[in-house]
Amino acid sequence: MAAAAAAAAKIAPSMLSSDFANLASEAERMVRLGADWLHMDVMDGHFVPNLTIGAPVIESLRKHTKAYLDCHLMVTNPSDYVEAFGKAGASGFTFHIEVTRDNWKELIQSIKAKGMRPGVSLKPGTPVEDVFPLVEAETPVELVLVMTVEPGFGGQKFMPEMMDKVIPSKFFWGVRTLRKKYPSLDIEVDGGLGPSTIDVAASAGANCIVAGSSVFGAADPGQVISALRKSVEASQIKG
Ligand SMILES: O=C(CO)[C@H](O)[C@H](O)COP(=O)(O)O
Ligand SMILES: [Fe+2]
Repeated sequence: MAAAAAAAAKIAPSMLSSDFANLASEAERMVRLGADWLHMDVMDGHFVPNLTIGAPVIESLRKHTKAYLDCHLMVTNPSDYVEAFGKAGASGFTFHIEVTRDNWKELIQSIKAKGMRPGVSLKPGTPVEDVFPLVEAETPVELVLVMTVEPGFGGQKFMPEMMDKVIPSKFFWGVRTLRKKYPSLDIEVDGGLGPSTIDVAASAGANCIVAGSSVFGAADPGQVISALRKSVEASQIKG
């Protein structure tokens, strides 16, 4: 049997670290410097203790860019956002499993019906096996986002233990197990990624890399984007 194709590297600068007052030009700059996706952090001040952007901002940005808008919804009621995000021009719609235990099937279907790519995200304390049914569903998620910090803020420290989810006194399967189980799935890591942490995530099998402060805070953001991509591609060659 032929081996499944590796999931392509996608480098997604988190616009949370950009200058929100100049979002369109920041987006254009990231795409010009080699970004594949733009990661949009949507926080409702309830699921996480921070408030960021909503569909009106996605709609405004969409008028200025054709880029893939990878929306990460850190909100308590993601179903309430599907229609507006679809209309606004979001490309990916990633919700959290912690708040969708009872309605993920309908949610995935509604995301697809609005022309977006469904994804599911997990907080650090959530076992990775909780999302296996969503990846194996008749209408599956197409991306799993493993948080490598507690959601809510940029600029936090990467948690390498999320590769195997070894948390004091608990062991859950992490990124490495997901990759072994699903060779061509888009596996995204988010939080604290940059040149000094990427090799750990890439060698565990992550192919979609969100990076906010390491990209926007760099003297040469293009070089950081390219270093992240090289690490993912090198890990895939090594296997
Ligand atoms: O979802 C997020 C926070 O909840 C952000 O996407 C994430 O933190 C990216 O920022 P940084 O690379 O600075 O950690
Ligand atoms: Fe995010």
